[in-house]
Amino acid sequence: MKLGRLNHIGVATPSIADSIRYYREVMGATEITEPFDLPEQGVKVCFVSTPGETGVNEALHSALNGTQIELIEPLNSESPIAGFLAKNPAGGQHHLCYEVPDIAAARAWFEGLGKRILGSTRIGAHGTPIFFLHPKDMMGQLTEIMETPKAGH
Ligand SMILES: CC[C@@H](C(=O)O)C(=O)SCCNC(=O)CCNC(=O)[C@H](O)C(C)(C)COP(=O)(O)OP(=O)(O)OC[C@H]1O[C@@H](n2cnc3c(N)ncnc32)[C@H](O)[C@@H]1OP(=O)(O)O
Ligand SMILES: [Co+2]
Repeated sequence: MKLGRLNHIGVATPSIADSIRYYREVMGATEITEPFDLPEQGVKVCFVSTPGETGVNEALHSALNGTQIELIEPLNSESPIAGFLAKNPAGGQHHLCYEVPDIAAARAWFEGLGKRILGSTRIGAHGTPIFFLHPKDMMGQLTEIMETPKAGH
């Protein structure tokens, strides 16, 4: 498998409204989507864009361009992030999401390596298939794999 673009960093928060205020007022974010519920994933979600027009390091900028912060708030006590917030009540970095061109091939690759896949492949917040890998098999990082959105989406 070839590593794809870092699509987003998932950040768990007890209050998406407070986090939006933080990204606007402290971090100077200007592009933040409206939050919406994803009941199948047990979370409310919105995206903070990180436009990277620094001009400092073109290679790095190009690799990171458009990576977003995904703010996630639990919808209920059954949410997959409820346990994380119980341990980290202020919230914090929750997962990394990498793009791949072919989700089925990526899943087969990780299964072949004996990595634990958490549940089924399902449709994520970007409308493309995603799956999660157990943090204990991924150097301590909960890892989301997402199929790259097709052009025009
Ligand atoms: C917005 C939609 C979608 C998208 O399109 O982008 C999303 O991103 S949804 C995001 C939320 N969904 C998920 O996270 C689904 C996958 N997650 C899970 O299945 C569970 O959260 C989990 C990873 C299995 C953890 O379950 P939990 O019950 O909270 O904890 P455990 O106690 O079983 O954890 C075992 C072990 O792992 C450590 N852990 C837990 N979460 C993380 C984390 N985010 N990063 C790193 N490590 C984590 C936890 O501390 C335990 O370790 P020990 O205490 O050493 O046993
Ligand atoms: Co995510």
